[in-house]
Amino acid sequence: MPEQRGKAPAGHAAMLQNYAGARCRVASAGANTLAVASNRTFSTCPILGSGSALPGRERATGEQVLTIKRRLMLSHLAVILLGAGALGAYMYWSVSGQMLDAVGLRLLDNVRLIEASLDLDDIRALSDRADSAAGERIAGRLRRAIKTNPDLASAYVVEPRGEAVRILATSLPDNASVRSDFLTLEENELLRRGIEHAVVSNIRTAASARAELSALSSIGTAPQHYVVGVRLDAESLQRSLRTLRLTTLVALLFGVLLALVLSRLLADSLQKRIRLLGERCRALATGQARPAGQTPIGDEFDRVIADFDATADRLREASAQREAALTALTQANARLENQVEERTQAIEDATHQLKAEIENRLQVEALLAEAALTDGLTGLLNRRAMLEMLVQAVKASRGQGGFSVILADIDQFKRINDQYGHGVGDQVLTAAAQELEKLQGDNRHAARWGGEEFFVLLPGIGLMEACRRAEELRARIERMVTPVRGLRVTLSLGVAEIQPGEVLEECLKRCDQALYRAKDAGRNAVVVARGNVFATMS
Ligand SMILES: Nc1nc2c(ncn2[C@@H]2O[C@H](COP(=O)(O)OP(=O)(O)OP(=O)(O)O)[C@@H](O)[C@H]2O)c(=O)[nH]1
Repeated sequence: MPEQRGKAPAGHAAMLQNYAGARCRVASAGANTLAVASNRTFSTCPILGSGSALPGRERATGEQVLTIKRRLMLSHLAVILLGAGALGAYMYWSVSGQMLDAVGLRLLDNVRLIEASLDLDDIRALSDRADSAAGERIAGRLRRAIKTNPDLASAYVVEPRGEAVRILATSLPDNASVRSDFLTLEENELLRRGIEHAVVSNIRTAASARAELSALSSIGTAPQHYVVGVRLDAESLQRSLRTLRLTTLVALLFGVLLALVLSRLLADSLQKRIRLLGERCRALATGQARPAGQTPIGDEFDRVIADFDATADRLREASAQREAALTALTQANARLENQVEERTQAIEDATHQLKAEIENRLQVEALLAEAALTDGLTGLLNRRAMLEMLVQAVKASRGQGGFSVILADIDQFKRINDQYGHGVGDQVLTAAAQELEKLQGDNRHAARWGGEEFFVLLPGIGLMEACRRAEELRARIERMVTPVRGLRVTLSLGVAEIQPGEVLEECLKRCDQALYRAKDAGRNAVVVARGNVFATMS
């Protein structure tokens, strides 16, 4: 989420963190808020409630959990208090008004009943003649009325006279002690206005002022009329109001408590389902299996959880497919690497083998080339090789001096073959070649010319030195130890030096003639050709 982005744990966390296809993540947009956001990384679900920390996101704390619950309950409490307060106030004022109205009506009924029970003649007698017996009867009736109705505090009969009011009788035990201020200000005010029908003092003012409530009714007709009044016990009225308030308050408190319990249940249910969604977010983010659900209620939250589960299942499925594809790809890569390695090794082996074969072939070719220029029996150059060397020597002699040649032939070699066999003849040839090499110091300028004939090229060597070497060779062969006791081998040699401007064939021809002359001279001899002049050296 916006990230942080965590290294993906194995399994789904990794899958979600690395999952390129699932462009969905669960994110926290703030405290107590769940959100599903779009992004490549699926790193965090800020979940209400306890749980392990998620990568890249601070998880919701216990305080946040309480906060959402407390907020919910506080908001509910505020609504409940406002609603219940308004309802209670309405109920209180409505019921108390009705109660006060009923009290007023009852007071009016009482005053009317008392008025009906009084004898107007007794009242006149009392008023006009101060008839004490009439006064006692009136007072007695008033007291009985008070006695039968305990809510009534007192009753009285008065005679309004303009601004003044004469008190004729009361329900009090001792009428004589009635003082002039017996009447209340409100009663005096009502009397001043004139009492035509039964009236009651302002009941609400009396209730709020905790004053006595009075009801007055006219007796007789003007100009001489009287008024009977009753007073309701203020304490009784207050008691009724207190009872009403208490009842209202208890009902309110009960309602608030009930509402709080319901709010708590609602908050718990909501919190539980938010936690459930949070657990699903964590499970999805950490690659765990989906937690077990709970019995759905069927509200919007259930649909959100169901949608989330469906989305999470699709993500898990996509992730599993992707992991399977990755595994297959990894295995294919591994197989491919193995194949490449095997092919590379095979190519390297083939290359080594090819190199070895090339080297072997080069060696064979070198051997073949050498064999093509070498005599197989003696190891000396063969005639062809010597002829190529002679051509080069001739070219070289044109610029830098000449060369001399020796042609040597074993004497009576046929007889050796015939007498000792070709095997001995071959051994004699090999031994003579070795002597030739010893003389030369190498085998690069000595060749087997053919049969029992040998040829020696002496580059830069003059005729005299060539004669000396020919003589030395002849002496070596003469002294040579042969493979057969008593067998003596001798050599006849012709020596020539190439002349300036002379062609090779002419030089070789002169050397060959010198050899024939050595044979003719009795063999075991050296004949040198000085130009076309031949001389025997030994
Ligand atoms: N053992 C053996 N004999 C060879 C070889 N090449 C040639 N010969 C023999 O050498 C002999 C040469 O004989 P000739 O040409 O008559 O000459 P020669 O017997 O040496 O007589 P002169 O040259 O006159 O002294 C022949 O009998 C050939 O068969 C070889 O490689 N090995």
